[in-house]
Amino acid sequence: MSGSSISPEQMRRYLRMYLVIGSVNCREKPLRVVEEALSGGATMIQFREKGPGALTGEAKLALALELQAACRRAGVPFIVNDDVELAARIGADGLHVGQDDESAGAVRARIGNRILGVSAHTVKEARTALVHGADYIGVGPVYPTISKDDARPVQGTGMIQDMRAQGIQLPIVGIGGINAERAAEVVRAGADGVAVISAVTQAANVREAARNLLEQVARAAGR
Ligand SMILES: Cc1ncc(COP(=O)(O)OP(=O)(O)O)c(N)n1
Ligand SMILES: Cc1nc(C(=O)O)sc1CCOP(=O)(O)O
Ligand SMILES: [Mg+2]
Repeated sequence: MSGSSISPEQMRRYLRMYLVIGSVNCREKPLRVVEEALSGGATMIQFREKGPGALTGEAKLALALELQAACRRAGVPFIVNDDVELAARIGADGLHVGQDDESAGAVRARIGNRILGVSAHTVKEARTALVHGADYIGVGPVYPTISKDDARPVQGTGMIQDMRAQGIQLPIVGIGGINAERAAEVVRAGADGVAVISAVTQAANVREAARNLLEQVARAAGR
């Protein structure tokens, strides 16, 4: 099964500074956090509205629409986490699913040529994601995370290196406990970019945090 209409080169650019965000992660209004992150150079946004206190129903829909509109103004893709119905309803640019969510193959069939991201923790899962039409894989947790209660054991950067060494060419984004000090190590291991929640949403200066992460990624990638 093939991926979306987006080229792997474009996908790699979108993954450079990928903000994952939900209302429970924010110290201020999520719209303001997203707008600040976009102005700092965030290259893609994922709406991940889950965990204790997360919005549901109409409130979740309203927030998704608000954040999507900000992404459209900035020309940045807006990805929905887990919720295929929501993604379809609002015409999101794509969907991210994990190994415990609706299967990647079924999601690809439902979303057509929109972006499909899949979490992969092993080389085998990465190969399966490719077969099912993933445009990128999220690999983690690279470091300990405070943002996901059911995260798998910490992998370090070794899994990303293993995937590249074993011929996985899909665009890869590292996730889990990544901050500006660690971003370069993740990219040097073979990732195309970093996906973060707390390093941006909890920052005193959101715009500066996003800008710094992007700069570390670009520098490590030699751009
Ligand atoms: C970019 C990216 N990578 C991995 C994940 C984790 O997805 P999943 O394993 O399905 O866990 P939840 O985020 O749904 O709790 C992600 N969301 N984004
Ligand atoms: C959403 C998510 N997925 C992970 C995985 O390992 O698949 S770790 C994680 C949380 C990332 O948040 P932070 O940047 O605050 O650590
Ligand atoms: Mg999921």
